Amino acid sequence: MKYISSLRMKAIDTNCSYLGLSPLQLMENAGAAIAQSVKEKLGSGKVLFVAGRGNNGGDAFVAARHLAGIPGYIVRVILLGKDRDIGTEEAYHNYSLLKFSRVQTLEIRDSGQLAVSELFSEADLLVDAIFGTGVKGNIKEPESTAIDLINNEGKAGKIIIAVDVPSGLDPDRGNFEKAVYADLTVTFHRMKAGLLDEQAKEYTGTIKVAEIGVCADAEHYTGPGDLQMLKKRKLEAHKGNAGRILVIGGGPYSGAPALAALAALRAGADLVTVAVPESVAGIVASYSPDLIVRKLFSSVLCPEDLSILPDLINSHDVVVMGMGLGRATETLETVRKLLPFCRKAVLDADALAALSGTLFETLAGNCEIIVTPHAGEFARLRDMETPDSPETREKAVREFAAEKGVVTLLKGKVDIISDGKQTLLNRTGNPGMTVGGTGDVLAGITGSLFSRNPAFLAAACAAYINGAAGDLAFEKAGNALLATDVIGKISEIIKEAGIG
Ligand SMILES: NC(=O)C1=CN([C@@H]2O[C@H](COP(=O)(O)OP(=O)(O)OC[C@H]3O[C@@H](n4cnc5c(N)ncnc54)[C@H](O)[C@@H]3O)[C@@H](O)[C@H]2O)[C@@H](O)CC1
Ligand SMILES: [K+]
Repeated sequence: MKYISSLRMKAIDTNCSYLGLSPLQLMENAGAAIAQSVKEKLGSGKVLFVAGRGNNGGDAFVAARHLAGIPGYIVRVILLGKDRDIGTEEAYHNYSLLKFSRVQTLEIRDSGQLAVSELFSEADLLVDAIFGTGVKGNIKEPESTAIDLINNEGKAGKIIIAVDVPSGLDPDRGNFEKAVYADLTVTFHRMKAGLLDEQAKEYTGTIKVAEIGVCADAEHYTGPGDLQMLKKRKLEAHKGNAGRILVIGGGPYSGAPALAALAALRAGADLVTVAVPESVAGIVASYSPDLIVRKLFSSVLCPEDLSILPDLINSHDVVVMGMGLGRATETLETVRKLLPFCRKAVLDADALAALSGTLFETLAGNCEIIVTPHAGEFARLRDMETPDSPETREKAVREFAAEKGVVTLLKGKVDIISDGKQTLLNRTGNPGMTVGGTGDVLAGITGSLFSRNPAFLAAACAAYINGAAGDLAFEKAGNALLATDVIGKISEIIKEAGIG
């Protein structure tokens, strides 16, 4: 069964908003689904909604409004707090509408007031909307007493319906301190992992998954919500905590590794070292004082460099390799020999030319790899034409990623990112980005995010950030945009998503 984590659900919610489907619309659908379930369980009578101050409560306010319009129902809402304590705009909005909806509301001060309320015993059916996916830590008062009071009514034979998850149950792990015993749990959009837990079954009753109208693309395309899943920088962070990246590139070219390195810095890495052949080390260093440049031996990456690179690799979290290396036989051989020293690697451009199917197999389990090919490089990697049709392309990426055990980011008008199990598409970016260097920028961002995040998430978010930064750059420069313009906009995207 396909289930979803609360973090992913939040990301999808944000992506919906980005696509123009507001949280208020989703809440309306969630509330309508709850009202429908109440109607199926109880033809008429007194319905009590016990609502917390988050969006789980918000769903209950919507459901109460929907039911109150139907003859035969007497609808009451207990809010565990005061209206000013309601934590979200959407929940507050829906609570305000109850004034005009023939719903009796009671705001409670504390658990004492709750315990003497007769609304519980008078109800024929109780809806538990104390908390859903937002529950954290030990359950405080008055929520704890409210759970007990709902459970007392359940024991007395009343019907209990839980909104999204029985309150108290951890939606991801299923563990809990105390929780509501429900007859029916109406969960939204997808099954939550915690509901499937063996212990949780006693609490959920029957589980119904209700559609709330999430746009399919909010789940299948990257969006700002995916960025929210990235690890946030800690306030007490030390130098290096936000990632140490080693870029290995250059030789025939000097700009490509510098672009990757600068992009990695802009994407949040603390330290970026660029290891380049001696012939271009001075040029690369002259591009920016932000770069730490390590000089290799020759005019191209060569076996002699194996005397210094393994130590350097060891002192960094991620290696980003390939940009501007050229394809000299000795260079490709050195790339192959370096890979076993890497724990995490992003392989782009010329490094991809060094790869073969058997190499992936020898690395399996020791080194996590993200490859970032364009269609031509992907064709060479698979020894097969890259398909044109979107569906077949997606399938090819998914199968390649699964078979080789590498996260694959196939660059294109629509990027395809897959780890073989999960696949995401990315449509940020514009035709101006066909200019040279934007692929190097993408590799740098990917390395930076990969230092602190799972490979698939890092690759998907990097594709989004690179394209979105490119779109901002396009506003000013149009088709004349440069890779350096894209780097200049990365921080705006990251800041806007609140992850910088
Ligand atoms: N896409 C989505 O994410 C959607 C979410 N919706 C609803 O929104 C819910 C999540 O809403 P929120 O994120 O606002 O969170 P919740 O409403 O689940 O919980 C947050 C509230 O509970 C309080 N709280 C948390 N832990 C507590 C504890 N241990 N003791 C006492 N109080 C505690 C918080 O202070 C806050 O007031 C979902 O479960 C679902 O019902 C729906 O509106 C539909 C769309
Ligand atoms: K609930």
